Amino acid sequence: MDVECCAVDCCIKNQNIKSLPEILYAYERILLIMEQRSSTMSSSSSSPPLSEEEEAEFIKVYLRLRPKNKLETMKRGKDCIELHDDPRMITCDSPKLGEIKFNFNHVFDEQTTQEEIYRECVSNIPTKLLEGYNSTVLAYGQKGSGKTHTLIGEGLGVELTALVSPSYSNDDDDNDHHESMIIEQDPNNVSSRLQRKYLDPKRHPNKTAGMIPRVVAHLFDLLYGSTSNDSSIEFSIRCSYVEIYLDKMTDLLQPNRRGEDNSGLRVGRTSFCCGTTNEACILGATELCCICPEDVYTILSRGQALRTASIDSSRSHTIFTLHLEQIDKCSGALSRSRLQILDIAGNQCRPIPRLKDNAPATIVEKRMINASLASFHRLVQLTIQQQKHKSLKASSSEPISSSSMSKLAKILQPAIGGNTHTVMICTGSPSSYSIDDTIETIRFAQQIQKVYNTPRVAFESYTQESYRMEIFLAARRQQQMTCLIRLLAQECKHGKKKSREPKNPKVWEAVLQIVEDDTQIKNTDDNMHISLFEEGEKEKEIRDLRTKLADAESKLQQEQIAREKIESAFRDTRSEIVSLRSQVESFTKYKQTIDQKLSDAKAKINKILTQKTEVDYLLRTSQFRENEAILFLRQLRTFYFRLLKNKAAHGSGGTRDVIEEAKTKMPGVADLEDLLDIDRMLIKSGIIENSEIGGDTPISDYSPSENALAKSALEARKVEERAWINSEIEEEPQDQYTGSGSTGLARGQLISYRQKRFTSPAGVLAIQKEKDLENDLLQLSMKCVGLQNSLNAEKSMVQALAGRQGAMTKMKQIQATITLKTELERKTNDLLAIVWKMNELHLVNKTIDAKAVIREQKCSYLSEYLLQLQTKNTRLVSQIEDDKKRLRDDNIYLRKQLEGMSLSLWQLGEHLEMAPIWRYSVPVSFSGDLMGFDDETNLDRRLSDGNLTEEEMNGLIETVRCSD
Ligand SMILES: Nc1ncnc2c1ncn2[C@@H]1O[C@H](COP(=O)(O)OP(=O)(O)OP(=O)(O)O)[C@@H](O)[C@H]1O
Repeated sequence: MDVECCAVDCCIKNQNIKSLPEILYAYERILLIMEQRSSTMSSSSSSPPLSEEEEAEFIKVYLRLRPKNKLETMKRGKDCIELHDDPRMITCDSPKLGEIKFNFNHVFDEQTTQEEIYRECVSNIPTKLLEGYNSTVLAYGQKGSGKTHTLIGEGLGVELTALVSPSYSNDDDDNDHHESMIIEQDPNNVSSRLQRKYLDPKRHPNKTAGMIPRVVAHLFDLLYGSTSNDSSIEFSIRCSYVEIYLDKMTDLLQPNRRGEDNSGLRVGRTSFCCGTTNEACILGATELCCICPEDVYTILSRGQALRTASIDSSRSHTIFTLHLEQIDKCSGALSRSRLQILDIAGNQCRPIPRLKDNAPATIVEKRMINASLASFHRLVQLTIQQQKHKSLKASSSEPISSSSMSKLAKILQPAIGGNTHTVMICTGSPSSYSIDDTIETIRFAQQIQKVYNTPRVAFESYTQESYRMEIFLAARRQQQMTCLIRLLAQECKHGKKKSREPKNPKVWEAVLQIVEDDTQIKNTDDNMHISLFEEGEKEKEIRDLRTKLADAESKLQQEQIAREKIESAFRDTRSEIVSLRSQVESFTKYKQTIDQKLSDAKAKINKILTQKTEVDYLLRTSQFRENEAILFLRQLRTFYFRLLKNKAAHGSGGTRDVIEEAKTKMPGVADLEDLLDIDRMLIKSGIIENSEIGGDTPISDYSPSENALAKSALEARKVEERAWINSEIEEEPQDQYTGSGSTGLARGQLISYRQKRFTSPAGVLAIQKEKDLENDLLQLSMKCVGLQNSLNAEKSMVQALAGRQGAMTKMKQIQATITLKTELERKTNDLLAIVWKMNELHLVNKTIDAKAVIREQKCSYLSEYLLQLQTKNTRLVSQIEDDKKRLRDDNIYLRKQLEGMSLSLWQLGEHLEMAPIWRYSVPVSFSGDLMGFDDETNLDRRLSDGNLTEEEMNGLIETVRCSD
């Protein structure tokens, strides 16, 4: 800082500068070199070098162990990773390498939840994004170790949507509808309203949701929270989702362009922005605007559905990018930040199961994945080397060339040793079955831990005034710095010449290096030449600078106009989306109401139809009865006239006489006067015609009484009056009951006409009811037709709207199908494994059977042999017994003989059984001299002759005893 103060003091005059970035670069170099030197001198090599404005930080690396999968459980793999009390340490027990200890920022065991992982590793990222820092999250590990599970989680779609409970949930449909209406009218209200929704603690997050849905939900929480407090901030979020497959990039949000060789995507550089160097980014990717977390989930599920994956492994890298743009409406300051989340396909060390149709492709895929991972590893190595060189002030660190890099490595450049806040979550299995892969992952994690980044506020631009001010300040600073450098360089040269020791060696060394660099720049590129000592160039440089400033201003203006246009278009689109959503909701509700009304009307129609059927039935019954009554009346009339005829034929008087007679003979009978009027009555009621009367009344004196005529006329008048009052019946023929000719109506018409004229209360009621019912029916039919028409119109409208959502439903279905397919494939694999195991067991069984047979054969052979041995043994035993017996007998015999021979000859007489002859035949053989005998032949002869003397005998006995 002394250097800077000195620079401020001796500033202004010398303005020999080329451009703003150059002077800033030089300034940074001085500071960095000084700091590096001081840090190496204080031998703190374990921590990254720090500058005053920014803090360097090592890449954060976490390890997550997943539960053992089916295969590992089946293979009985034991746990090879031991966790310690210190959550940063683990010990790996590898069969090949023995026990090794490793360090991480944190290690998570198999039971750790997504929530805990998020809290520890990712939860600070939304705040960083709001502050303007770029961030990167990497998931790295062997295939099937849980990268996708960690980043996205299980069950995209429904569950994810439940994460923060969107504004379109069922429980408060009405409120949401109102809200979306309000959004259009008062945007400021939206923030607080949505904030209330997203921050509501009662809404439980989906437990299996991964890091991306969580970070998105959290970011929206913060955005709606902060924008509601500070209404001058406006924000916009754009998301893209890209896949790298066979080192080619594919836009997962443009399914139509999948598989095209030239999909228009490439890795490029961001346009120039204040505060940061140009960074690698993906150009040409579709970026969709998102106004709520659900929009992002839709993008994720759409992308996941299109991602290239095999049965057991996703065979591509995916890059989910979220761009956040915040603008302060008051100051016009614009801040841009970016979050990249990469799911890096696992190392393909293990053989990939070969499928008939894709066998050749898998080998290429495997090679490409491994090559891109190798390139990524190389990038990390080079960055570590470079950073080591920097800290050791070695000037010959090789710049990293991106030409030979894979696309993955190029995209990751800003995250590895760049200006991004980077987090890497390594995934692995604790099982001994996968320990080699896990150790490989861990080793790489140990490497990447050595890389440090220098996060900076990524993009920031200003209003025209602030931009001008910034440029002015930068120019002043540039002048100061140039002046400083120049002075210092002169001092240095002077000091060197005079062999004087510099005052502050660090400053001098740094300055010398800058001078050296500047000289190099001068040699290589004339345009880049910065003349430190040419005063005459000053004016020209200032002019150039001013022209550049003017250019920059005009460009800025153009860009601002373009930006305003885009923003207004964006606002329009946003409000259009909101209004479309509200329309869809209101249409859905309207349709529901119409459906309800229609079903009510249908129920009413059904009821009326039932009533009509009943009335029809009653009508038919009454018609039938009426017909019966007519028949009966006609018969009665015939009978009555026959009776009159008979009476007349018997000369018993006219009709009146008959009636009188009946009165006298049958007391209590009703007044029969009216019978005389029967024809008139029948004509009046339309049962007979005038023409029919003539034939039936041959009696001349038959004529109705005056009384009956008067009564009948009165009755007719009453009927007429009633009919007139009801005024429901049309004009009838004049001569209906006057008998002046035929009515001219058909029989059926007659009956209906009679019904209309029917004077009984039931008839009138029935007619009235029928009329009412018909009216009701007509009205309801009209209503039905109207409703049906409006329903058709609504249906067509809803179909048009549903068309838009159709694609989404399809995507969901595809997603579900893919999930099911994956499940099926996994199950098939399990089944195959079981079948293999069974085959193995079958083989083992067979071998055991064969061995058992051989063993049985051996057993039978041995038992036979044993039997033989036993027989032999028995034989031998019996033989031994026999021999023993024989020997015993021999022994007894010999003893007896011996005893016999040991007796004195004189005792032989007492023991008769011991005859002298027997005594001589003892087979005695001995060597040596016989006591008292010359030779053996002589002895034998004399013994057989019995010529031995007593002496000789005793000598012989003595000899035998001795030999015994
Ligand atoms: N922590 C965990 N808890 C429970 N299940 C897990 C966990 N991690 C992974 N899984 C399960 O393991 C299986 C494989 O996980 P996932 O697909 O996320 O692996 P991956 O590393 O993305 O694989 P690939 O690189 O081959 O795509 C999935 O069925 C997932 O549900």
